[in-house]
Order: sequence, then C-alpha cells, then structure tokens
Amino acid sequence: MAVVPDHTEQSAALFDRASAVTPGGVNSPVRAFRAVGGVPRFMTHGDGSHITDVDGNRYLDLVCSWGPMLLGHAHPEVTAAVQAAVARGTSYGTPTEPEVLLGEEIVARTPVDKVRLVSSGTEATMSALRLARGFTGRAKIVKFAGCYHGHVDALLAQAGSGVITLGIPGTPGVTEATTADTIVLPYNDQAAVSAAFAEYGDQIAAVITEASPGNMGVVPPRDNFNAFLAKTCTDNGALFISDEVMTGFRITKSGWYGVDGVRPDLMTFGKVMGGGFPAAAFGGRADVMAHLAPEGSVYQAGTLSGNPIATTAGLTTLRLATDEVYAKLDQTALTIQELVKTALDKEGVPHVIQAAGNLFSVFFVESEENAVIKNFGDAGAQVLPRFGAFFHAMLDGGVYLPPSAFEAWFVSSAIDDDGLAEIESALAPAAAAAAAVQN
Ligand SMILES: Cc1ncc(COP(=O)(O)O)c(C=O)c1O
Ligand SMILES: N[C@H](C=O)CCC(=O)O
Repeated sequence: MAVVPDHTEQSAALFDRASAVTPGGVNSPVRAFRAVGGVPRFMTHGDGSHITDVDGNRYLDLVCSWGPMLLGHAHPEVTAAVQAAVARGTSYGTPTEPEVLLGEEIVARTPVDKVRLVSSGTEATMSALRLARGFTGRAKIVKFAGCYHGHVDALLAQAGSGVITLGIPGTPGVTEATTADTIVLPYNDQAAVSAAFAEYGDQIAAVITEASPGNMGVVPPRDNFNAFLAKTCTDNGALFISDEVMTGFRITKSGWYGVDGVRPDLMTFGKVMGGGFPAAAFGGRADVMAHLAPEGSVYQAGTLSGNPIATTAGLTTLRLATDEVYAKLDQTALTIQELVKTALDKEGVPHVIQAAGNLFSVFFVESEENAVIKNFGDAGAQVLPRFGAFFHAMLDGGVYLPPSAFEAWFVSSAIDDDGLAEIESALAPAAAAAAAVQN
C-alpha cells in the first residue's frame, strides 16, 4: 500500500547536500523535478511495485528506474542470483560465462546474429554509429527530432527526454563539427526522409530511430514507417539502426521488433537487459558485426563491459520474463490507461493517451479534436502546466510518475489489483488539479 506523502524534509535536506556537490543535485537531469517543480524524492528502497523515500513515504512506482525494473523492485530470484554472483567476485576483466549466456539469450530473442555488450544505452548507440560509419565508409547519420539515443554528441540535436524537458535548444560543448554530419528530420515523415536521401543518399551511413519513440512521450511509428526506413536504407547502401534501449525486452520478448517484425541491420538495447544494473548492448548482421575489433578494425571496448553482476541480473530478469509476464504487463498498462481516461474525462480535461504495447503516456492537449501526436512538434504543443499539477497531485496521492510530460510511463509485472486501486484513488484529485489549471 502507498503511504500518502506528508513529509519531505529528509529529501529536501539531501537535495541541499546533493546540490552542494553535484550540478543540479542529481546525476541525471530528468530526476531533478525541474519541469514540475518541488523536491525530488530520495529513495531508500523498493519492494515489488513500490518505492519508499527517506521520509518514509511509499509510492506506487510508474517509472521503474526509467524502464529496467520490468519485474518490480527487489525481485527475490534476481536478488538471490545477484547475491550469489557478488559473493563469487565482482569483476575480472576477462570473459565470463554469464556474458555468453546473456548474449545467447539476446540472439535467441531478437533478429541480431551477433551482439556486443556495453554498460549504457549511450555507449550502445555511440558504438553502433561508429560501426555503421566504419562499415559503409560514409559519414552522415539521419536521426529524428524528439528521439533520444543517450547523450552521444552527434545525436543530441533536437533530442527528446531531458533535453526537451529542460528546453535545451542545443548543447554547449557539442561542436558544430560533431553535428555537421547529423541530419535531423521530422519523425513519421516519409517525404522528408526521401528528400534527404535524394540529396545525400551516397553519403548517409545510417538512419537511427527509436524503434517506437518514447522520449517525446509515446509516439508510435505510423504507416509502416520502420519498414519504409529499412527499405530506404537498403536501397541506398545505408544501415538501418533500430534503438530498442527503451522498448527492447519490455514491449514483447524481443521488443518493438516483436510488434512490427521489421529487421534492422543494427539494434541497440539497454535497460531491461541489465535487470537494474548497468548493462546494454548493440548487435546486428553478422557481416556488419564482423567489422568490430578484435575481428575487424572498428575499435570498441569497455573495462566493465559484460560485468558478471550486471549480466547475471539481466539474464535472470530475461529468463523470468515469460509470455505470462508480458500478458500481465499489457493488461496492467491497458487498465491504467482506462483509469486515466475515465478520471480526465470526468473532469473534462482534454488529453490524448498514446501507447506502444505496454508503454504509454498522456498528452495534455488544448483540444481533443483530431488530436494525434505524430512528431516532436505535436508533442511540444501540450498544455504543460496541466501536467505539472497532475503530476504533483498523483505524487501527493502516493503514485510516482515520470516528472516530465515528455517521458513514457513504465509498468512492472508486480502491480496487482491493490496497486491499480491506489492509482485509481490518486487519479480523481489529480484530474481535478489538472482541470483547475487555466489554459
Ligand atoms: C531510446 C533510448 N536510447 C538510448 C538511451 C540511453 O541509455 P542510457 O541512459 O543507458 O545511456 C535511452 C535512455 O536513456 C533511451 O531511451
Ligand atoms: N528518458 C531517459 C531514458 O529513457 C531517462 C533516463 C535518464 O536520462 O536518466
């Protein structure tokens, strides 16, 4: 059960101390509550569907560490496997069996022939780009506005997630030279892609896209956009890179690939495959992956890559993520969407809920008439103060949402009927709070 938050003194005190030693008081900008205001909550522990902060407030968690905690917090089998692995030793800088097992699991679940393990989604996309450039001998990369692929210099242009949440137009420190070969196009816009290939076709190494974007809110591909991208790349000798860091092993056993079946040349993974530890991966066609060192000459490396604790946590998580788990995640996500819609409709708050499998988000639009969020521009046209009011009322009601209107909501299989009831009772005052905000 959630404990309705009534104290935040300990979080406030820790935030002050954190701000003295860390920029903005956080180690990743999206945690800072900047877009919604208020004190970020410092968590001490999680159990199943809930997380508890230093003041003893207990929240039903719809962030799930931004995706990884598919099975909920402190799952007993994951915890036991990790404890056993830690007792054996934490890192050797040599190959180990768990990384082979995790690699096999990824290859079995997805269309990649070969996979290389890294420690973060950022590393995965950065390495996939380098490999694509090394393989094709070309420099230019196409990305889409509102897609976020981690904080890779060349991919920060018009990025989603914290970049849009904080309204950062471009990132100082990223040189013009670094982004000179990045072509940024509107998402879901086939004509724009065709025009870019007409102009630069023989210079484009790769198109990278979130498999189904979740970093400008959830904006699924329309009209077979991924299939169109894959074909356009093939026709022009470029590689199609599908970033499944957020969607991989979450939306289905493989990811968004399990929904649209479009086979990319390269894929990137992270989040769920680390089971709450830093593990990520990129993989793809055997002939492309063969260009990677030590087999080929495109260099890529990592002291902690394939770390035995992270790979044990990821492998145990994936093995527990059965068809039944995915069915439950889908049903839970559907029920929450229905609850949100009922509450907002009751208060007459215009909104659109968009989903990609069990990932979804709520857009507080000005009017519901013909409202579909297709791209970054549509996502940016929300009535943002409504989200802030809604977010804080949910938090006060014991439900922890992403503190941004531009992020997906994540469910875990640990959410039960009691958890759904907690969400339902938080929603009534939250919808009223959103309704009270004048446009
Ligand atoms: C689609 C996508 N790609 C890449 C990343 C970067 O992953 P990480 O934060 O592990 O570097 C993220 C999330 O941060 C993401 O959502
Ligand atoms: N939207 C980001 C990843 O998906 C959120 C995680 C972060 O940047 O801390």
